[in-house]
Amino acid sequence: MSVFEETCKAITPKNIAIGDAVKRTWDGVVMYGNYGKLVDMTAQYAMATNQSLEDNTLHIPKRCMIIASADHGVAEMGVSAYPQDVTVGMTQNYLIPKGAGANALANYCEADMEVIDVGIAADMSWVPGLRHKKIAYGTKNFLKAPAMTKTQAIKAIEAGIELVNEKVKEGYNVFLVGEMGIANTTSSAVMTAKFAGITADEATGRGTNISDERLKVKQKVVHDALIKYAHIDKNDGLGILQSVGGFEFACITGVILGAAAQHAMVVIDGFNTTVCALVAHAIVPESMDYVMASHLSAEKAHVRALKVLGLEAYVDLGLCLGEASGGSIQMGMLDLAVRMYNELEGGAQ
Ligand SMILES: O=C(O)c1ccc[n+]([C@@H]2O[C@H](COP(=O)([O-])O)[C@@H](O)[C@H]2O)c1
Ligand SMILES: Cc1cc2nc[nH]c2cc1C
Repeated sequence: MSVFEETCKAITPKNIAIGDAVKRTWDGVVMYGNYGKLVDMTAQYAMATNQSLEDNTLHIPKRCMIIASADHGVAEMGVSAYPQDVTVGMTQNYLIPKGAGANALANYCEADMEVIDVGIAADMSWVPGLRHKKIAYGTKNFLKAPAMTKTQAIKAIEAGIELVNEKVKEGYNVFLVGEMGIANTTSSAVMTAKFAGITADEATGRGTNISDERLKVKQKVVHDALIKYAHIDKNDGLGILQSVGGFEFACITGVILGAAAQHAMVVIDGFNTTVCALVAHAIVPESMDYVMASHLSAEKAHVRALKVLGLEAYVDLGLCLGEASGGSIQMGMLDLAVRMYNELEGGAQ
C-alpha cells in the first residue's frame, strides 16, 4: 500500500465525548451568557488532537506553519495581475530575509515556519532552509492538458503527508497551512465550481485584484476548463486535483490527510486552502473533523467553498492574500481560548 493509501485508511472520526466534556467545563463555570465560538474552538481543538483532559486542562498547541509554493501553467493565459516570478520572490522572502507578512504573522502566533517548493517554475536549490520537493517546473496549462499526472498528484500529496509525519514526531499538533502560487486562484475557481456545482462566473474572483478586462479573460478560462473537464465526477477529488489543480494544493491536501491520520489539527486559511480541504473532503470525508476554518477571504467564492464543507469563518477582515495570513490570526484566537479554558475554576460567575 502507498503512503497515500495507508494515510487515508488510518483516518478515523473524532471522539465527540471529548468535545462534550470540554463544553461541560465551560458550562459549569459560566452560569449565564456564554463564550460562544471560543467554546467551539476549544472543543474542536480537543477532539481533533484527541486530548486526555488530564487535570481538566488542554495542552497548549504546538504550532507549525507550512507554506507550499508552486507555479501554474494557466498563468500564461493572463489571469493574474502579477508575473510568475513573484512566486520565486515571495518564496525566497519567507526564508531570506524572512521579511514577508507571513513571517510577522508566524512570529505573532508563535508558529515555526516550514516552506516547501513542490513545483516552482525555477531552480530554487540556492534558497537555504527551503524544503526541496519539486515535482515539476509548474503544472501544465489545464486548458491544453491535465495540470498533472495522477502519479505527480500523489507524489505531491505524499510530500505533504511526509512533512506532517516528521513534524508530528517533533511534537507539533496544529498546522497552519498557506500557499503561494501566481495564478492559483484560477485553479481554485475551477475546482470550487466543480465541487460546489456553481457557474464559472460565480466561482471566479479577482485574485490579486485583477482588472475588469483580466476578470473577463479569467472567467472564460474557468468556463472553458469546466467544459473540458465536464466528464470528471464532482466527487472525484483526485481526478479534479489532477486535472485543474496545483502542486501546492496537492501538498496541502496531503498535510490535511496526514494530520487527520495523526490526530493533529489543521487551520485552513483563505479561498485556496479551503479548496485543498474540498479535495481532502472528497477523498476522505472524515478528514474534516481535523480542519478548523479561520477567516473569510475577500475572494468571492470562498463562502461557497466553506459551505460545501459545512464550515463558517470566524472573522472577516477583508484579507485576500493566502500565505496563512488568516490562519495565523485564528491561531491567536485559539491560543487565547485554550489559555482561558485552562484558567477556568468551577463555580458561578
Ligand atoms: O487564498 C486566498 O483567499 C487568496 C485570495 C487571493 C489571492 N491569493 C494569493 O494570491 C496569489 C494568487 O492570485 P492570482 O490572482 O495570481 O490567482 C497566490 O499566491 C495566493 O496566495 C490567495
Ligand atoms: C505580492 C504578492 C504576495 C502574495 N502572497 C501570497 N500571494 C501573493 C501574491 C502576490 C502578488
